[in-house]
Amino acid sequence: MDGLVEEINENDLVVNCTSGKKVTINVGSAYPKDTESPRGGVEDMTRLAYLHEPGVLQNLKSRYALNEIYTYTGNILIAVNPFQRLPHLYNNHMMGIYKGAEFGELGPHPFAIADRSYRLMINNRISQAILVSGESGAGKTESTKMLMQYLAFMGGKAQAEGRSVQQQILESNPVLEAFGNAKTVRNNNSSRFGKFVEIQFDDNGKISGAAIRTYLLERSRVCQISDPERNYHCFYMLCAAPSEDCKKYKLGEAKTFHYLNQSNCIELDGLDDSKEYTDTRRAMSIVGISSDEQDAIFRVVAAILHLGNVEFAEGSEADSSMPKDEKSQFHLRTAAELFMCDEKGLEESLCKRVMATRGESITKNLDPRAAALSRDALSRIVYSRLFDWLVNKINSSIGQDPDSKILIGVLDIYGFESFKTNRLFNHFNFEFSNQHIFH
Ligand SMILES: Nc1ncnc2c1ncn2[C@@H]1O[C@H](COP(=O)(O)OP(=O)(O)OP(=O)(O)O)[C@@H](O)[C@H]1O
Repeated sequence: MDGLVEEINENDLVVNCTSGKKVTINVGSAYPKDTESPRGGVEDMTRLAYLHEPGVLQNLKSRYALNEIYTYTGNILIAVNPFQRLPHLYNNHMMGIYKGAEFGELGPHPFAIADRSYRLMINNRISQAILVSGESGAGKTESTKMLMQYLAFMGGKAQAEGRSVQQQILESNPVLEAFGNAKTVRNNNSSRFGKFVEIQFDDNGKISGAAIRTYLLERSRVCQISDPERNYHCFYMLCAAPSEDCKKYKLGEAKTFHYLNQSNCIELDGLDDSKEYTDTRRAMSIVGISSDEQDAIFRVVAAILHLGNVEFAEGSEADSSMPKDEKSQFHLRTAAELFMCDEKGLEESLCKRVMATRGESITKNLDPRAAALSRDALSRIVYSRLFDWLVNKINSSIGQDPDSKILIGVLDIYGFESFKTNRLFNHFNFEFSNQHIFH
């Protein structure tokens, strides 16, 4: 709350707020304001006369009101999510402007951070790391994409040199997003995994290889979602695939699957799942995933959906279980077909547990509840292995440069919301470049 102190009492201040309100506050909760700071805020917050929380927030707010979403604090870039497309900020013309400009000479921008990292790497021959952090929906992924876009612009090879590494890195995004992103309460396209992208350069500063490392995929989402969130995008896009594919995988509408219908949110405004399916397939081809491999990937996705629809009932023996009815039997059979495994073997792996003891193994029946838990555990593990496989495939297709000695790493990591005591900067995302952090 911005205002002018009108009266000072023992422990209280009477403040005339800019909003017109008059309030009495405790002296301890008042902070001084630099009356000479510009109305539209300052580009670099190290220039603020008073660097305290309300001052920082007030500065970011003033800039945001003018559509200035980026602000520096020294060489840290703070981005406030604009929640609207600002294409003029990220086009080729803008990249040209930031190319080689002194850091701080132009307005705060992710391109300036990427340019600085690139120059430090080239001039000092030292690898760089850029950390992008903030809470869910803050804009980390968008910022990471811009950093990549700029590094590709600086280190990209000519089109004539064939399918470029940079094109493959950028194209790998939709593939990773299809399998690792989901709608959450805060973000319709929330990355549910951490990502570290290493871009390797040759001695001429051209991109020569890349590697994507992912970690901590949220496995629980595969089997459990709460309203109004969604499961991973790939499940919905597959259910909205052209009819010949749906027939091949024996799929019906998304809402008929237990792993998807635990939430009422099936469709997303402005998102056409069937178009996403086609786009994802195209992106998969670009990153070198053959059509047979694509078919195998979606077979596994479909198998997980079928697996989720297998319900269990009491079996004939005590504390045992079996597929509940004809419908469950159908889904089990279809899952086995899609996994290309033996149906009986799959059923036993869900309804029984084998315990290995010294020298012998004991098979124990599972009751219906335990069988459902083992079904979900199988779905989670298969999905996370599928995701790891995809990342490996993308990496081997992009290729690493064994001779590269310099690289820029971009770490897209979810951050502050996990620290309950540190909610100050929750709505912002931070970026900084520091050659010593990770290398
Ligand atoms: N610079 C930007 N310009 C336009 N829109 C943006 C920008 N940054 C973020 N957004 C909007 O906010 C949404 C959420 O951003 P983003 O997916 O990057 O968040 P995130 O921090 O990566 O979240 P999560 O941790 O959940 O993955 C985007 O889908 C986009 O609509």
